[in-house]
Amino acid sequence: MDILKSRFLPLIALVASVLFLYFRTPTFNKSIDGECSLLTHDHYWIVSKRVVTPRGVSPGAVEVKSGHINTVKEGEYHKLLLQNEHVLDYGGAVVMPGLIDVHAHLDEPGREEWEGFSTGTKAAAAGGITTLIDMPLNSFPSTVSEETLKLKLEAAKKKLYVDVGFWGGLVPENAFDPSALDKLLKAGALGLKSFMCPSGINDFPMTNSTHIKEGLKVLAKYKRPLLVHAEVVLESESHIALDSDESDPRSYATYLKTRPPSWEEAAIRELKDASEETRVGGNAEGAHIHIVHLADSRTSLDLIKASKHGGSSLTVETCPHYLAFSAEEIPDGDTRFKCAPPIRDEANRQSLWEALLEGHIDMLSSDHSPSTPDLKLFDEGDFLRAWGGISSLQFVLPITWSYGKAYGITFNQLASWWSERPAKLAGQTNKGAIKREMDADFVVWMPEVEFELDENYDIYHKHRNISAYLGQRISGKVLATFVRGNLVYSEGKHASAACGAPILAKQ
Ligand SMILES: NC(=O)N[C@H]1NC(=O)NC1=O
Ligand SMILES: [Zn+2]
Ligand SMILES: [Zn+2]
Repeated sequence: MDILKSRFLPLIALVASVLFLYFRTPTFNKSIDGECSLLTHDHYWIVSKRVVTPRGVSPGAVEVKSGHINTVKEGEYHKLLLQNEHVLDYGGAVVMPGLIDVHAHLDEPGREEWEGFSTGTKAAAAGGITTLIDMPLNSFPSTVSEETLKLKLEAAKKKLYVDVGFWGGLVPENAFDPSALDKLLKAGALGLKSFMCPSGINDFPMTNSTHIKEGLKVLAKYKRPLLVHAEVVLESESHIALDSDESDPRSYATYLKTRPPSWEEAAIRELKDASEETRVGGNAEGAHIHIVHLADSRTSLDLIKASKHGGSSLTVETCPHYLAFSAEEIPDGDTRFKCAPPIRDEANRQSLWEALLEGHIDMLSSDHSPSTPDLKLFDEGDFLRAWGGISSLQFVLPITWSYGKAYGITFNQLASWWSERPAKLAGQTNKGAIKREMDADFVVWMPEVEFELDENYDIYHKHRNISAYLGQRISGKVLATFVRGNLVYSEGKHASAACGAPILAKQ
């Protein structure tokens, strides 16, 4: 008997370990079905030693059922591994709410050669972004009416790898036409966006304070925000550099002088007044104003603080490129770094970080604004004539982390800047945090893993060579991205069907 036992012991051990492994191996390793998700089931657990919930970071297990978060357990997650359930064990990787990028230009329909729903959302998925909100300009036509929003929806069909919402445009043509704005908002635009200076796109003209106040009145009824590109052209200040002999267009300093911080200040002053006036004018609360891509961390920021303090409903975002780069280090002729407002000096960059850490800057966004490489004029390197826009969608998480580490940023801060507050701005109450009943939107990533962003890296944006981060060594590798329970990206692979949903505002 003993002999028998000892003979079969290895076999028994083998069967036992196969059974054990069967129940504990992450399912994505064995069942890829090639549809909306790299998983074949919609009820499973995600476990990790670092799950980021509104309560903090701890070992935990998140139960996903039919696209929602059913349970969040902190602590004893490993016990779940022994149960007969589908478990994805991510070990020490960080599980965070998926990023929500409230500012991206996907340029479709009309400028698919710049970007597109498919390439843009694939890049988003590979970067841990689970929702993005598309800007109303750079596509053609611009999204400024119910009809043009419908064109967007039509163009997006079957091309979304993550969920995508849409901002409508506030332009002079619709600003005095409340019924047109009503229709655009009723059709589902999550809010409106306007420019206080030329946008660089002919069919998206700038608005003045009068247009903005008209827009705010309509938006207040819907409780949806106005997003504003806050720069006002002050001719007297911008000519200085161009008239002088030192106006070498290949020098970044030349470009910088053409868009001084006073442009941002002037715009923010006007917005502060517009907010105060529209509050008094019958709408007790007034519409919310969101300032996009703040670059100036000095007087402009003081004005924002004063406006918030005075009771205005106001938020502000900045972008990773303003936190990562400084004017002093931008090489001559390297127009990948051209954007508006411009990247300012090193001291300004540091005080942007301080403002973010102190809560005066509310959130982050990519302002992914690519063009075809020819418009970047790489041969001439002319900063004054090149397209202004940074291409970076896929890298915003590792970039924020890589540059933020020196400032001691936490995973909860990342979740607040990139998920929780953007969800609130876009009115997405079911997104932005790992909490029971929320959408199962997650990014799983390894902050400690470093990688070279070189020509071998899988970049999914349409034009990889215009990315401002190429050539950098950065840390924070995205392992997996889940959108409403679908594993849409895992270790270099995307789900083969694009099952992201268009997000339309509810009445
Ligand atoms: N039209 C457009 O996307 N412009 C953007 N590019 C940029 O650098 N700032 C912007 O507002
Ligand atoms: Zn802008
Ligand atoms: Zn933009």
